[in-house]
Order: sequence, then structure tokens, then C-alpha cells
Amino acid sequence: MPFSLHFSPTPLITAPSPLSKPFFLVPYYHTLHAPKSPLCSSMEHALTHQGKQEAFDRRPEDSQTLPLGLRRDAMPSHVAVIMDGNRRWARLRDLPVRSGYEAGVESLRKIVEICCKWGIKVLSVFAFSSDNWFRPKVEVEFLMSLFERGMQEDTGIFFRENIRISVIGDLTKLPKALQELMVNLEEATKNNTRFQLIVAVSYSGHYDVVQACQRLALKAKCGLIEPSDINVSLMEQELETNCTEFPHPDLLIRTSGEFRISNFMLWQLAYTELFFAQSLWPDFGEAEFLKALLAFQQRQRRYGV
Ligand SMILES: CC(C)=CCC/C(C)=C/CC/C(C)=C/COP(=O)(O)OP(=O)(O)O
Repeated sequence: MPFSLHFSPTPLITAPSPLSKPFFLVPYYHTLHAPKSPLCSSMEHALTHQGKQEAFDRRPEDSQTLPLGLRRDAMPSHVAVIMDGNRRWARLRDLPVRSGYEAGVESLRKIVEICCKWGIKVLSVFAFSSDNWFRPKVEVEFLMSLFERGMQEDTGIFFRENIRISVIGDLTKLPKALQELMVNLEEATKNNTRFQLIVAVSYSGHYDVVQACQRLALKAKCGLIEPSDINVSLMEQELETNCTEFPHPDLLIRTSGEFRISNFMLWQLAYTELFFAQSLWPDFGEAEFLKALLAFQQRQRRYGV
């Protein structure tokens, strides 16, 4: 299929629409969920940014090409990644911690590019957990600035490559400018269909389940539902992964040789296949991603049946 460019200036001039979440039900649901402002000028600037485009340049037939052995009909729709080992990568090289995170962003860019190329529909990445707020202040501030920089630099690519960006987590804790950037980016890319990148920031599985329960409790209090109506489907409508057509990751990859889920998407991972890679995240590239996908395609998923 020819590589198509879907960038359109429309989102820049269209009046923003309110989010679908019924914010009137959740008083503390913050200004993020109020109607959005038009895209900020820095984003307009970023839309013309060409710097990282080369990474995405490819032959038109690439979307048809899969590495040997990888089956298109068994490709996971949704891959989730715990991008672990950035600081260790830096320390091993006597580099400052921030270089590890910067290298982690480059690795993420590579994996997004591969997902687009190989036809994976959704990639969720654990970029900052609720517990990461307890890291040294300077490190937290650096990560916040990295998210801002990364998203600004890649905005043009998201449009050109028809990529939808969604952000999940308690965004109310983020710096205001970053909140605005993320919300605007989500809104502006919400109709992009080729691929969805879900960035979990200030997120934990516990947070997600608790906020979903709070929303259901409020609905019950307002008389919109009965407590006995609450079931798996209603819960899933309130989880933050309601932003995607594929809320349950088919495959979870954790890098750096740790065998933990670390409070990521606890509900959504119920039937997910797990793959633990030895590589530190900045070293995780195409070869290891392929290994994870090939392993996934060997698995027999029975869902308890
Ligand atoms: C724009 C955007 C979405 C950027 C993502 C940047 C990125 C790679 C974030 C990961 C942050 C993080 C807390 C990783 C955990 O590994 P660690 O660094 O704590 O590793 P360690 O286990 O070696 O200490």
C-alpha cells in the first residue's frame, strides 16, 4: 500500500471540542477535561519541524514487508512496553542519567517506526509511573522537559504519518505547559488512524482502577446507573484505555532483565502474553523486537478456556 501522508492543517484552525468524558460527573476532574484551547504556537512551529523526518522515510512498499518468519495474520494489535534500564545504560557508560533517558527516547522513536512499518496498531509505553514522582527532583524535572521536547519535536511526524497520540495517567500533576501540550496533541491527532501511541505518564494500574471506580460511584450517586449494573464492560468504559479500540495489550515487553509488571495496566494485562528482554531499553532495537514478536506468535492463547 502506498505510504500516505495525512497531514492536514485543519486541526490548527478547527474550534476545539470537549472531551467525551463526562467531566460534570467528576468535580475534581480538572481543567484538562474542559473544552480545549486551540493548538499552541509552539506546536504550529513543531508541525513544520523536519529534523526527525528522516527516521520515517521509507519505500512505499515497506508496509507490505515483514521480516522472514513474522506472520501478518498473527501480529499483535496492541503491544505494551515497560521501557526499563535507561539509567543503568547511562551509568554503564559513565554518562549522566539524562543521557540514558535521551537514548531511551531514540529507542522509542525506532520502535514506533517499526510498529508503523509492520502493521501493529497500538503501542503503549510506561513513560513515568505514579511512583516516579519520588525520584530526585532534578531527574523528574528533566523527564518532564524531555516529554515536552520529544512531543514538540515529533508533532510533525505524528501528522505526516497519521499517528494518533493518547496520554493516560493523572495529568493534573504535570507542569501546566506540558498538560496543555499533551491535551492539544491528543485532540489534534484524535482522528489519525494508522497507528496509536499511548503514553502513560503519572500512571499506575492502581490509579487507573481507582479513578474508574470513582467515576462509576459518581454515576451511581447521580442515579445514572445502579450499583448492580457495574460489570466488566462498564468498568472498561471508565478505564483510561477507553481511548483505544484495542484496550487489552496482546503482548507486554519489559526490558532490562526485570521480571515484574510494576503496576502497569493491571486490569488490561489480564490475558496479555509477557516477554522479558535482557537488553536495557536504549539498546532494545529491531532485532529484539522481532524476537519478542516471533515468541508471541508461537504462543497459544487460550483465555482460560
Ligand atoms: C517523549 C517520551 C514519551 C519519552 C519517554 C522517555 C523514556 C524512555 C522514559 C522512561 C522513564 C523511566 C522512568 C524508565 C524506567 O527505567 P529507568 O530509567 O528507571 O531505568 P533503571 O531501571 O536503569 O533505573
